[in-house]
Amino acid sequence: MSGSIASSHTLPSRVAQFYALTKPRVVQLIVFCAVIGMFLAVPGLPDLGVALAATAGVWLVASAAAAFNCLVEQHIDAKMARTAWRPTAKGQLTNTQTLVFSGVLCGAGMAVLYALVNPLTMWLTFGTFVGYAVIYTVVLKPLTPQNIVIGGASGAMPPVLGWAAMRGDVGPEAMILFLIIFLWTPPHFWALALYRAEDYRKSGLPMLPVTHGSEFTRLNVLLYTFVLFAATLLPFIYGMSGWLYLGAAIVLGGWFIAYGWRLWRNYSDPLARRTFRFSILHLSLLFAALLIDHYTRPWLA
Ligand code: HEM
Ligand SMILES: CC(C)=CCC/C(C)=C/CC/C(C)=C/COP(=O)(O)OP(=O)(O)O
Repeated sequence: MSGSIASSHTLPSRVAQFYALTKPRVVQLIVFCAVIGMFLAVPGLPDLGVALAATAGVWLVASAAAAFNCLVEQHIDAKMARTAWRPTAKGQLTNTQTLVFSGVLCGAGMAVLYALVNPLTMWLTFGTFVGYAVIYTVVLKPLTPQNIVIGGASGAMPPVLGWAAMRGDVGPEAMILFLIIFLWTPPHFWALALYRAEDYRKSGLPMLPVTHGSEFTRLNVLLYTFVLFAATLLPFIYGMSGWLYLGAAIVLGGWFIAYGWRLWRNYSDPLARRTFRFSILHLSLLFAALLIDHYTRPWLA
């Protein structure tokens, strides 16, 4: 008995290992974007009970998808410095444990969405799970350097899920938010892949900096920051957001383009790391601006 207490498998460390599989920080931003989708879907405050259930449901299923990804990629993760610490890569959790954990989270999330939100949201969320855990992780990632562009479609779904939770449909406003995250994903990921290129070379995955080199990847990052800039103007052009949002989108978009430009002209690993970190700030602030604009617009109009 004392042996098991002294071992690394005590309860808190086990809980920490399972928690790590859910990629908590990525999933937090995913859930944040879903919540913004919920608030934007209705004029006043959304039904808080339904919003809470939808948040929990999306959180559970997204965490399940992340854990499933760790299960499938354990051997690849073990080869990369960034991911070698993961409990699945280190063999601290068995395949069965990880599969059951992912299955329970996914099942619980789907049940919450079905019972307390609506079947459409449940099916869209399940489709997103399959999109990331199977289509992106198993099929696309080892297949093509466009893996993260196509796979980005599942990462872009959260505002659509939030919208569907409140309205029971998928409106054009939700599709605009989808487009923004979809176009944000390539500069987000390729900035990281540039300074982690050695990791990806070792992993054998066909990521763009490995297959097409640094310069081509940097040009793509820059081009995507331009297209993303244009897409972030759509909420204003379509009339779903006002001047406050427009100001934030121009500042944040211009800032991202400036990072893309410097990265292209004057590459360094620390700059790529800063660009990656900025991508997260960019999306967080842009979605925060959508929310603030939504509630302050009646006063500012
Ligand atoms: C297919 C799409 C995506 C790919 C390939 C991707 C890839 C990555 C990778 C490789 C990391 C590094 C994690 C680490 O530091 O170990 C990361 C971090 C992160 N990603 Fe993404 N990402 C995608 C979509 C998203 C989406 C949709 C969001 C949020 C809406 C997001 C939010 C984040 C955040 C917040 C982090 C920082 C995590 C941390 O600081 O630990 N990502 N992403
Ligand atoms: C139901 C729902 C909303 C699901 C969301 C799906 C999801 C968790 C998307 C996030 C994307 C993500 C974690 C990418 C990491 O890339 P990677 O897996 O290539 O990174 P890695 O090298 O760190 O494993």
